[in-house]
Formats: sequence, C-alpha cells, structure tokens
Amino acid sequence: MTALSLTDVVADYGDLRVLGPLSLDVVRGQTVALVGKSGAGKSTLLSLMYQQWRPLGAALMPQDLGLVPALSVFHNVYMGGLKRHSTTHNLLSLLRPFKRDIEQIRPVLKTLDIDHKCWTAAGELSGGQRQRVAAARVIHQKGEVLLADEPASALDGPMAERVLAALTDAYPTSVLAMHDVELALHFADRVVGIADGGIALDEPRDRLQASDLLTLY
Ligand SMILES: Nc1ncnc2c1ncn2[C@@H]1O[C@H](COP(=O)(O)OP(=O)(O)OP(=O)(O)O)[C@@H](O)[C@H]1O
Repeated sequence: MTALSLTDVVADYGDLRVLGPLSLDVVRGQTVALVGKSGAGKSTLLSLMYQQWRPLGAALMPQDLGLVPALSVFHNVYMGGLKRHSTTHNLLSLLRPFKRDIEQIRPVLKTLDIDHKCWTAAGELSGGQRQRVAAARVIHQKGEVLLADEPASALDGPMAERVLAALTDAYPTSVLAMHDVELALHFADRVVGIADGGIALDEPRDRLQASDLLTLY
C-alpha cells in the first residue's frame, strides 16, 4: 500500500509563506487530530494532504461544508456517491430518487440524527444540521482516508461525539482538524500540533494531557 506521506511541502499565499517546509507521515489505521490556534494552518495542511492523497482514496469534508442550498438533504448526501453511478442514474435521481439509494442513505442520516430532514433543502437547515449533512455526505462517499476540517465545530457535546464516532468508524484512516482539545484527545490516536508554520508537537494520545496542547494556543 502506498504510504500517506508529505515531504517538505510548503504553502504560500502570494509572497507570504504560511506553512512549511514540513514533512509528515500518516500511518494507515490511525486517527490523527490536527490542532493549533486559529490561522495556524490546519486547513492549509489538510488541502495539501487532499491534493497529494486524493489519488490514494482521500475524501475531504471542508470547513465551509460545500453543500448545495437548493437541493434536499438526500440529494446533497447522494452527491458523495455520484461517481459510483452512471450519468443517467444521477440525472434520474435528481427528479425521482431510487429506492435503493434512499435505503442506503437513510441509515446514515439516522446515525447522525438528521433523517427527519431528509427532504428539506440544505439551505433551510441550522449550522449544526448542515454540518451533519456534510458529515453524512462524506460517509456516503466512502474512501481510504478522511480529511475533515473542524467536522464537529457547530455541534454540542453529545452530538459532536456522535458525529466524530460515525466519521471515524466510516474511514480506516482519518485526519481531523479540531479546536476542541478534549475531543481531540478522546478520538485521536495521535495529535499533531501546528504553530509558526510547522509541526510543533507530534505525539501519541496516551502520552498527552490537555495541558500539553494548551501551550499551542
Ligand atoms: N486564500 C487565502 N489568501 C491569503 N491568505 C490565506 C488564505 N487562506 C488562508 N490564508 C492564511 O493562511 C494562514 C493559515 O490559514 P488556515 O485557514 O490554514 O488556518 P487554520 O489553522 O485552519 O485556521 P482556523 O482554525 O481559523 O480555521 C492564515 O494566516 C491565513 O490568514
């Protein structure tokens, strides 16, 4: 299996270097939490991972969610699996969803407690509901590596845990940008801290306490 590696990557916005050069290997089967203060470069690092690892089966749940507001929850989630169907099937689904697709998507919505909104337009949902739809879409997408940017930031404690559990169950390997230190320590096997454009901390969870992460903020 091809290794999930970044080697000496950099990210520049105009003349400004915001990240790197940095190198990072992610072990398959691991759940990695990316932590660091706002603006540290977590989203930028996830984008670099997505660029390089997309051909290896990486899927991205972006911070802005990328939902289509006019489409129903069902159709937004269905879009995660577009590539698994023919163009004709996809076009017909827009008009009248197939029973088999509904049967696949409903349980995912149920897991995230959003199935009662299945036929509601995504634009009519709350921020936390929209985040759960984006989570359902990336779960339905399937893949080898989940790259998720603050996937539970709009959710309260129990729901945040439910969504993170569903996401990490759905993918063998995950990299999750998170600002909630307790959740990061609960869900990750390994915590990578970003500061000053580089990796300031890289430790297995069982060697860390919340206070160790607070030094990054
Ligand atoms: N499109 C852009 N143009 C210019 N600078 C950008 C752009 N996107 C991000 N940056 C800068 O790059 C740096 C890293 O941003 P990034 O979004 O990766 O941080 P982050 O750790 O994900 O932040 P947050 O936790 O607030 O989402 C920041 O200083 C930001 O101002």
